This record gives sequence, structure tokens and C-alpha cells, in this order.
Amino acid sequence: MRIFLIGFMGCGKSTLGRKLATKLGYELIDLDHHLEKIAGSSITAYFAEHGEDSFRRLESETLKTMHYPDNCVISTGGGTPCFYDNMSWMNENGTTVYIQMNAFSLAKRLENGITKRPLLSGLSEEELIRFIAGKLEERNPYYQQAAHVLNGISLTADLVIAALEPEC
Ligand SMILES: Nc1ncnc2c1ncn2[C@@H]1O[C@H](COP(=O)(O)OP(=O)(O)O)[C@@H](O)[C@H]1O
Ligand SMILES: O=C(O)C1=C[C@@H](OP(=O)(O)O)[C@@H](O)[C@H](O)C1
Ligand SMILES: [Mg+2]
Repeated sequence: MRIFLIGFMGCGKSTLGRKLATKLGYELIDLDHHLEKIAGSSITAYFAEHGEDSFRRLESETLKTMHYPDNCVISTGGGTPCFYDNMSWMNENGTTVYIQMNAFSLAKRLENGITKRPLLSGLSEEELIRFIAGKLEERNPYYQQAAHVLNGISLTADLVIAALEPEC
């Protein structure tokens, strides 16, 4: 089974993905890490050099063409479901899980990770919460197409597994 974890930056896709893959004995694919390997640069450097449009093209192409083992957990990037037909592609090719969190909780988690996320760089604390709230509203229609919507606060690998049973 392929499990696609989706959700806004900071909701815990990478962190929970690692734990979930370990518990299930599945392979973990972190799409951002994979893209960094392909591009030969960090996401931040890629955005700075080539811009967001180019990143989205590479992200979509990679999502759809990379090799997936039969059983794997894929930690996507926060924007992955929201460009091209990526969301329907993921729904057709695996089980999507939206880790849902509100803007305030996301801002708390993201305060220290701003430099690693080009879309957030340079934002003050006040701008950060406003940016997240706006982007979340814009992206919500895509996120809500997930097969499973789980509350990200206190979410554990065991809770994800329970929600997916008997699928995995
Ligand atoms: N369940 C959790 N509780 C508290 N903090 C968390 C949790 N999951 C992730 N974090 C923290 O939130 C930040 C973003 O997590 P990350 O897994 O990188 O999210 P994403 O990949 O969705 O952007 C990191 O600093 C991480 O340590
Ligand atoms: O939300 C987004 O548009 C992005 C989220 C990031 O991944 P995380 O959600 O893992 O931070 C990364 O793909 C890139 O910085 C763009
Ligand atoms: Mg991540």
C-alpha cells in the first residue's frame, strides 16, 4: 500500500512519515528530500535560482514518475496536492491522508523552521500567522479531497494505522 501524507508546512508530514514507515516496516519516501537529490541543491536554493513555477513542475513530474515500492509512506511537500492534477493522481495511485491543523498551531511549529522554507522566509511573527491563514484557506479545497482527514494535534503513527485499517 502507498500512503501519501499531505498537509500544510509544519503539520508533521516528514516527522510522522518516518515514524509511520518504521512501525509498518514500509519504505519512507520524503518527496522534498528526493527532489533535493535530483536537483542537487536544497529546496531553498532551488527556489532562489529557478523560482516556484519551475519547482512545481519538477515536483509534479517527480511525484508521477518516480519508482514506488509496493508498500511505502510518502511524505509530500505542503504544496504538492495543490498544483496540476497532483491530488487526483495521488488519490488514484494510493491512499491519501490529510494531517489537518489550524493556522495558529502551524505557526507555533513553524517559528523555528522559517529559514528552511522559502515561502516563509523574511516573515515576521505577525505576518507568519496571516500568511498561513490565507494560504491554508486557498489550499484547503485540495487537502479536503484526501481519503482520510486526521487531526494533526497529538496525532501518532498508531492513530494513523488505526484509521487506515483494514487497508494496511
Ligand atoms: N507531533 C508533533 N508535535 C510537536 N511538534 C512536532 C510534531 N511533529 C512535528 N513537529 C515539529 O514541527 C516542525 C515541522 O515538522 P515536519 O515534520 O518537518 O513537518 P512538515 O514535513 O509537514 O513540514 C518540526 O520542528 C517538528 O519537530
Ligand atoms: O507548502 C509548500 O508550498 C512547500 C512546502 C515544503 O515542504 P514541507 O511541507 O515539508 O515543509 C517544500 O515542499 C517547499 O518549501 C514548498
Ligand atoms: Mg516535510
